[in-house]
Amino acid sequence: MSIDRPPWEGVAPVDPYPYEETHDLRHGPDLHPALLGLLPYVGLWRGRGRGGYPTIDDFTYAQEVRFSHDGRPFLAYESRTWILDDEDKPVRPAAREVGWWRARENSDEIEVLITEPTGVMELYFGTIDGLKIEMATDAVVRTPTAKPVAGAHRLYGIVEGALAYVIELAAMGQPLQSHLSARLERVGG
Ligand code: HEM
Repeated sequence: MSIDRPPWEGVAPVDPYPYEETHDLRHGPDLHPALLGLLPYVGLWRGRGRGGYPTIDDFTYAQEVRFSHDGRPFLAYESRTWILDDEDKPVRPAAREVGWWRARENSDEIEVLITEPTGVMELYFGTIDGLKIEMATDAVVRTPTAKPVAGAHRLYGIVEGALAYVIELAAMGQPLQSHLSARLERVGG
């Protein structure tokens, strides 16, 4: 394989990506009908959470989550977190993840793919039940240097207009148990 003389050499420059993506349902493409059950999640969210695990100290974190769409039957998902001190000041960046939430028309089933920079990739299957989404890992794939994550379970809900969730984790040889819980307010979309 070689990249010295690519076959596209000499061709005119390409225009910027021509399709719109949005987390604001008032703008951009229509939401795909398959995503109706996920409609309440589309937006930009920010809030606070608490975390812990038997192998680590408890911590408080802040988080921004964005669920956006481009008219196709999946949501793009991005999350960035940062650790907070007792006075709510940022201490350091913490976990990030990106992924895809896939849904089908006339089905309450959801398929979610999430990738983390810690070398972990999670594949979830779950169900949408009104404003609640519950999912469990069907597979976890790890790089050779990733921590031993065996599985996870996530419960998301829209509660009084806020996005709340609980994440349970089986890792470090420990059984499935709580790692995170948070409540995020809508700040956009
Ligand atoms: C909101 C997202 C998350 C936050 C804020 C968070 C935060 C933390 C913090 C502060 C630690 C302590 C050690 C360190 O700082 O690295 C930690 C450890 C860990 N987290 Fe998370 N985490 C998040 C999501 C996840 C997810 C989704 C997974 C699994 C896929 C995960 C798996 C782990 C593991 C395996 C450890 C190592 C525990 C140990 O070394 O004993 N975390 N996390």
